[in-house]
Amino acid sequence: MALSSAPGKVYLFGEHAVVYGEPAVPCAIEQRARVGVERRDDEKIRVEAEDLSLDGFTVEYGGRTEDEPDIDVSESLLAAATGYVDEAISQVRSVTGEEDVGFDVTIESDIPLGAGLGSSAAVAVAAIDAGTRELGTTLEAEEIADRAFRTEYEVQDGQASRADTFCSATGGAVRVEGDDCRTIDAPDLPIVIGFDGGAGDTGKLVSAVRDLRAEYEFASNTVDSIGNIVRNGEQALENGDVEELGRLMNFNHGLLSALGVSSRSLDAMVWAARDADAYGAKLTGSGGGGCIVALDPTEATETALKFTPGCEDAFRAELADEGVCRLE
Ligand SMILES: Nc1ncnc2c1ncn2[C@@H]1O[C@H](COP(=O)(O)OP(=O)(O)O)[C@@H](O)[C@H]1O
Ligand SMILES: C[C@@](O)(CCOP(=O)(O)O)CC(=O)O
Ligand SMILES: [Mg+2]
Repeated sequence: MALSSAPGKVYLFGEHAVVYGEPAVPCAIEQRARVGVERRDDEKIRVEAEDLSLDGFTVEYGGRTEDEPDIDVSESLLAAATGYVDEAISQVRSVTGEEDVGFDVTIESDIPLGAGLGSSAAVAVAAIDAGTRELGTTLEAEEIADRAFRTEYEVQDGQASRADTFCSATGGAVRVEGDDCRTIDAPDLPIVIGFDGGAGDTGKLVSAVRDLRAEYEFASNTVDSIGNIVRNGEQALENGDVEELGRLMNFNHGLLSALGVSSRSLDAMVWAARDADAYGAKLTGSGGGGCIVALDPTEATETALKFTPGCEDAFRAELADEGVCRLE
């Protein structure tokens, strides 16, 4: 068996706009997904995913007979649950040329699903690394990132950036603009995360922004303005100016909110952080529900979030210097 882990991420700046070629700066965090992959004697795929919100499930499917997964949930829920793993396995088959190989896949994760912390990218990156290594092929981080990007691109109907998957594969803080992906220096940031216990549907939220942008010039201008915030943010990162980073994050949240991807609980957590004198706070990832990211070196934001109705969990996150890790 091969076992790999990969980190989740928060966006300091630039989600959604990055899908349209603007730059974005995500940072990997020490919340990880671990994926074990073992070759089978037949062509089937068996997935054991204890942390999936369906209360943990095991499902076996595939092979020449194209069996339907044997599980009692709706097709759409199942597709959402298994889409990223299925596509990651397709990538493993295609990169190794072993199109008929079957696998037992085991997934364990500290990253809440659909909450903006990049669980899909972490699962895809770790699955591709473990799957290819199980077949005797070791890929460079950039190639894993590329294959994991293709995974997200397929599952999200052709609407995905390289940001999450590159960040998860390489670790650290990264800058992504179109196909240009690079690691950048970042100071040790005092990251606090608030989680409302919910989730958003990445594909649907990305589509909603795409439609808004196509309909209204000012929505398209909003996306361009997010790009400008990111460029200012990069300068603030270079200068280690955490106060300026916070101000720009606040601005970025306002624009994401204008694009319709915030929610009542995300806004409540953002305001709790601001009232607690955080340097700044914004939603992270596709939005709709899930997590906010705030910068605060004191305990105040974490404490305030814990008392905020709508916030289910608040915790400090460390930057993850390492991306994909080979555990076995
Ligand atoms: N622990 C896990 N086990 C199995 N699949 C997972 C796990 N975590 C995430 N996934 C996959 O990723 C999807 C969530 O990805 P997405 O909607 O992009 O949200 P995010 O990336 O913000 O967490 C899940 O529906 C599932 O397909
Ligand atoms: C909205 C988007 O910019 C980020 C999505 O992040 P997450 O899957 O919600 O963690 C989409 C993308 O970049 O592919
Ligand atoms: Mg995702």
